[in-house]
Amino acid sequence: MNQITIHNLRKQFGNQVVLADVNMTVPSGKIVGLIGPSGAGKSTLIKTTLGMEKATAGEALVLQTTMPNRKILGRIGYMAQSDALYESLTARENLVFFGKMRGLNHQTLATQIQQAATTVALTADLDKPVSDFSGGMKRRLSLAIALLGNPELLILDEPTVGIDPALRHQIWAELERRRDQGTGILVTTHVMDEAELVDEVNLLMQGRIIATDSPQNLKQQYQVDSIEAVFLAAEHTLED
Ligand SMILES: Nc1ncnc2c1ncn2[C@@H]1O[C@H](COP(=O)(O)OP(=O)(O)OP(=O)(O)O)[C@@H](O)[C@H]1O
Repeated sequence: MNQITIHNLRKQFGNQVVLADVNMTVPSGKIVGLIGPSGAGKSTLIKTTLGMEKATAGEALVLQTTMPNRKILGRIGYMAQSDALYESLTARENLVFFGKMRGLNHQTLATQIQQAATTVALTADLDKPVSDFSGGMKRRLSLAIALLGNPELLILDEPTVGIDPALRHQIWAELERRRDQGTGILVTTHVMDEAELVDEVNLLMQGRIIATDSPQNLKQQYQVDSIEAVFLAAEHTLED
């Protein structure tokens, strides 16, 4: 079953066509990577899919429901590119606030806050105000918030920016665990070795998804040995 289905999605800002005609799916039980050069429209694609930006044409279905739909937003874990946190509250207070918005009861929330904090290595910092956090700590807290309630769909925009390799490894292990339990995961990344870890890569360039396949098949198709090289080869092909 597809957790996200995008049909012929187009998005213009004035005369600037950011998404020309995008078709993409995110099945349940798969980690789908969205990669593309800076400014390619990755964040715009996510925001338009969620209904935070109005599509110029086309449609997006999230959990089999045409977007925008406010109720659906409560059922997904979304981590935006810029952190939307309450700076004057502690990390724990932020987690409680967003967890309650997702309808979690007191007991479930307490357990899940511990679990999410462990995943992102913030247990010792839970009672510090977010205003004292580094950029990387804020990213980790935003990810912990997205994980609350075990949502059936995770949409993560650059989740591991500013996070060191050991912790990145731990976070990917958690994403894989959730994938194996059936969660659909859409993740954008600039980190090319992370793109090797996804089940399916979508290459977004010049407003279109120009390739969709497993990292292994893409490498074979472009006859290169890394996703970074696929990316460069695809860019080169488009320039020709
Ligand atoms: N609200 C907006 N109004 C006007 N233009 C916008 C708006 N949001 C995005 N854009 C433009 O759309 C293009 C795509 O931006 P977007 O942030 O989606 O790219 P991205 O692929 O996520 O980039 P990055 O990897 O650098 O985060 C850019 O040229 C940007 O200036």
